[in-house]
Amino acid sequence: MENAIEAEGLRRTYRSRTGWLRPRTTEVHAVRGVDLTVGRGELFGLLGPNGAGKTTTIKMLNTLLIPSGGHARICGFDVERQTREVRKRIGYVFGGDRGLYERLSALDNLRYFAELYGVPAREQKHRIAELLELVTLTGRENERVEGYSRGMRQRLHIARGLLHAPEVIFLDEPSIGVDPVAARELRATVANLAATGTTVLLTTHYMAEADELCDRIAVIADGSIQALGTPAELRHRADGRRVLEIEAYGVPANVLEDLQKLPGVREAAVEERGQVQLVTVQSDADTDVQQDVLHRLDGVRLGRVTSREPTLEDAYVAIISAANRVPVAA
Ligand SMILES: Nc1ncnc2c1ncn2[C@@H]1O[C@H](COP(=O)(O)OP(=O)(O)OP(=O)(O)O)[C@@H](O)[C@H]1O
Repeated sequence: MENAIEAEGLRRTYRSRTGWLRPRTTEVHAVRGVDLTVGRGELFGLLGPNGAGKTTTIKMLNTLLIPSGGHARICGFDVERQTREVRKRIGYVFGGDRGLYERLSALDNLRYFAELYGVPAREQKHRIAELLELVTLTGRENERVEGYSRGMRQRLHIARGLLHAPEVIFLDEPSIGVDPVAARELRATVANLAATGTTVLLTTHYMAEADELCDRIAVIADGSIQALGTPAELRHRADGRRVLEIEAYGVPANVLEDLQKLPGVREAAVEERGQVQLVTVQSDADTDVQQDVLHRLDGVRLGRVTSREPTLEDAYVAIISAANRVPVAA
């Protein structure tokens, strides 16, 4: 049986004209030759920082954007030449607020979209009930969407995307802007979905989310795949390292560069966590960099200092940094 998703050398360049007196054409190479194979029933994660090319990749796979080069097939059908066949087999859910009728109940929204997607009338009732169950909105279906929380809306979006029983569903940052408790419920929904045999391609910024859910993950940066494997395989990328974590307040911008130059230091990143900044320094496991790091942070107010084993998130930072990108905390 053919794979659910196949991409070979997929590319997309955006051209835009800027300037009025002297118009110039600028080119953005958003996706630069992506090769991917996703098996049927697999839950595959596409992970990367802002602007990495995740959404562009998804839009080419789901026929919304024409590739500038390369090929892609969904369940064996070419995304450019067999658009209708592809569209019958896919669902697309993107994060955010658009796409639902606020003043209608969840049930009426689903009835409306079922009609629109051509779900046969005799199947609609059963299908909608099944989907409400899957996204755990049974019992709340008669409430208007305007009263729904962000997490409930996202789950309803997923139900909407599944109405026509697609074989492959694309979830583009489903947990964006969703609070941690709702995000956990959302993850449970995605896991349930994969258990029903649907192939899921999920994009996310959140390493922990990808780690928990995905069978395999591709880390994408600057339009190319930088690493691909199971979460366990990716975690090995940070083997042989130690991580020093320091809570700080008001780290000057140039300190990060100094930290990166210290002997034994492999990566350094500063992440804003509300009031506090979290300085993360990855070093070779056999080099104790704590003294040097604290010395560089002299004069900065510090909180807790901890040394720990690397996590998948550290591996992700290492992969992105190796791609010569500014480390972005997932
Ligand atoms: N319509 C467009 N015209 C011009 N450039 C674009 C367009 N859409 C995206 N880009 C650029 O292409 C690159 C990849 O964007 P894309 O939205 O695919 O990234 P992403 O990984 O989904 O990012 P994010 O996580 O922020 O959604 C970025 O540099 C972006 O600015």
